[in-house]
Amino acid sequence: MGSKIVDAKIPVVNLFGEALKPGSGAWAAASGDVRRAMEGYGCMEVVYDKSSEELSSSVLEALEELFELPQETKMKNVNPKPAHGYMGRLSVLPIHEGLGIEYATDREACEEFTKLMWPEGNPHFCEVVHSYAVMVAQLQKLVVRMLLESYGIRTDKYDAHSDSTTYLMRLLKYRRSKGETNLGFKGHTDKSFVSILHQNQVNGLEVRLNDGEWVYYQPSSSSSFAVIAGDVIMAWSNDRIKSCYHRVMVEGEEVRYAVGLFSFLTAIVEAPEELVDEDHPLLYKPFYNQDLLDFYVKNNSQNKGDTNMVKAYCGTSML
Ligand SMILES: O=C(O)CCC(=O)C(=O)O
Ligand SMILES: [Fe+2]
Repeated sequence: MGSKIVDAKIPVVNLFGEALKPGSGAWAAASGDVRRAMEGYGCMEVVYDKSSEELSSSVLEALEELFELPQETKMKNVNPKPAHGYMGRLSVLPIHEGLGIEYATDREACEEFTKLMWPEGNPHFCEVVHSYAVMVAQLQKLVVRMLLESYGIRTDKYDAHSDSTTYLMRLLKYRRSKGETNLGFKGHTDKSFVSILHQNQVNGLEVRLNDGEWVYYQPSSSSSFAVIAGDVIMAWSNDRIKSCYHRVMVEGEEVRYAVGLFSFLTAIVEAPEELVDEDHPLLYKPFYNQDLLDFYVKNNSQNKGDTNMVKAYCGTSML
């Protein structure tokens, strides 16, 4: 099986078969691959369990149905948190449209969202988005567990981490007409712990590597997911993993659909003691993920990503 660094430079990690069995050699090897990819690139392509393929394509079909709804209906998706509710073709993001389901791994949250969009009901949509959120949340937990193990962090910390994780699902569409800008989403880092993206056949996601070079994300299969480090994992890992600066550029006129699952932490975020020592002094004061979002809204709402918000918010050099 093994994992490889493709020409495109974003590492590909295979997480299926033996690699999913804790304690196996394949699991230990995959854990090392996950850590190396996240430390070296801040992102990776994961080819996840093949059984996810059908669900991953059903969710993209469900998106098509959702975006066909009238704009007045989509605008009912209101959430005061930044980029959590409907965003429709804003002047700063003219080809982008997005909706959000906060706490999407809870069935009730998906039911509420579905009812808002289809008061007459749409059980198929609800089932597909909820099952997709649960599946990708499992992938997120797997990645975190592998990272903890690879860092030699006490395994009892995994449950606490997992219990304090919440998920925001964002349903995204990029529709570009001839002559329109090809900038789908300007460069930014996510304010999440990690974000996991899945898309249709239209590429567009680009990530900036540590050396400043932009690399195009080209998923190698329909069960591929882009795993992106957010600002919160950067602080939590005491800078071992840097948040991934990324953007979306859409070249043609074919519609791009993507779905993102963003994880956030409710417990206080602080580097585990295993990641702090003389060579790695503590770089961030403990903070709450929600307070980072509030700080970001107050300080940078129109200029997402141009400064490193987490360093500005709680970097220890600010003490
Ligand atoms: O459309 C994508 O693939 C990425 C979108 C994104 O970066 C975001 O919503 O934060
Ligand atoms: Fe993003």
